[in-house]
Amino acid sequence: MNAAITGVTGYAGMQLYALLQEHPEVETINVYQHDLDDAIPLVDLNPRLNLPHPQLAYPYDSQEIMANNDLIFLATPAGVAINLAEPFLKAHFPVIDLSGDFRLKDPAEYEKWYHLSPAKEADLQNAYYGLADIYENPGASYIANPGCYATATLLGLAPAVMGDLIDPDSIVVDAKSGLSGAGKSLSSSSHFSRSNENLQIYKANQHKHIPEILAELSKWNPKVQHLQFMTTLVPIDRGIMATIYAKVKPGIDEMAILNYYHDLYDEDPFVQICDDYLPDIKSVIGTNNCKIGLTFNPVTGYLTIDSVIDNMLKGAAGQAIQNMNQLLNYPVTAGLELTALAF
Ligand SMILES: NC(=O)C1=CN([C@@H]2O[C@H](COP(=O)(O)OP(=O)(O)OC[C@H]3O[C@@H](n4cnc5c(N)ncnc54)[C@H](OP(=O)(O)O)[C@@H]3O)[C@@H](O)[C@H]2O)C=CC1
Ligand SMILES: CC(=O)N[C@@H](CCC(=O)OP(=O)(O)O)C(=O)O
Repeated sequence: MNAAITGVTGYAGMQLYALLQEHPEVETINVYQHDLDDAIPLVDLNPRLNLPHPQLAYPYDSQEIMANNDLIFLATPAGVAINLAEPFLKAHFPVIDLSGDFRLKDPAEYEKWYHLSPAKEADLQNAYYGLADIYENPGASYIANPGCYATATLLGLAPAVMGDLIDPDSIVVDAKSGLSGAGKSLSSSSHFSRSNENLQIYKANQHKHIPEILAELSKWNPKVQHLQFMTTLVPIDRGIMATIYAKVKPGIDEMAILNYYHDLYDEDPFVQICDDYLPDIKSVIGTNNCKIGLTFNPVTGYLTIDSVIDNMLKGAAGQAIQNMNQLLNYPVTAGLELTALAF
């Protein structure tokens, strides 16, 4: 198959390009860039890409993209896919959109959390929220790849919420991310001197992943109507740890909880339940895996769920490939048989 990408000069786009190079079903990767008038060597656009063969980057043109490719990945910032999606939606051409533009169904919610003009409601309804480890058969050709924090949080909470094991009013998420989660643009909080040897809480109670997390949790269990969600920038390159606290319902013991987690994930090649330890970030870096550890405190009645992912892989490009595999009926692990860089 031929895969198109736009946004290959960004962090997620670069990671995606690297994964597609190794994907057994991908014959050609075609790169399209928004600010080109003519084709140029890709190496001129992004000298950091590892290019075994000379390759061109083409001006962005939706008709040409659909004529020469089987699917496009949009690795663009929030607000961009809204303007690119229409021709693909009309033609039912497969899209995997790494941004948040089509994750929410309600345009007013998008405006509230993203402070941008939303896509048309009908188009939002036609997009599919691609939380690939929970929903295995994409129901539409436009896939909204979930946010990185949302992925770690939702995978960590899914069995507890679906199984009605926890008090729905008690969920607290303390999520930590490395700096690559912010993309390639500098901000005052990502300067070396500010971020190194520092921890910074940001977007307190205002993070744009809150509504997509809540939408899924309340779909799985309508009793969940809110959650407390905080994000902290930590001085590492990659990785997310979502530490989740929730009060366990009376009569539910630790073994029952563990069984729910195993039942949901044991067949999934990408989610591992750590029975006897709480996983650290390094153990998933370089992989499309999510590792989940659990610990119950009988004194307080609280369950702590530790969910770790690589934000660039499971949180972005890896899950995007997983969604492509599911959409095009390729083996789900194709191109994703990756080994952690450390243990
Ligand atoms: N980084 C991460 O861990 C994760 C990122 N995401 C999402 O993936 C998307 C890409 O993120 P990331 O790679 O971090 O972002 P970057 O800022 O690193 O890269 C953004 C890319 O989009 C391109 N771009 C910018 N403006 C436009 C435009 N108007 N039209 C077309 N292309 C444009 C940029 O090109 P140029 O070279 O011209 O700037 C660049 O290639 C975002 O929506 C992000 O939220 C999702 C999960 C995790
Ligand atoms: C560390 C950091 O800044 N992370 C980003 C999350 C990136 C992401 O997943 O955002 P999208 O929803 O746009 O895809 C943030 O908190 O906004």
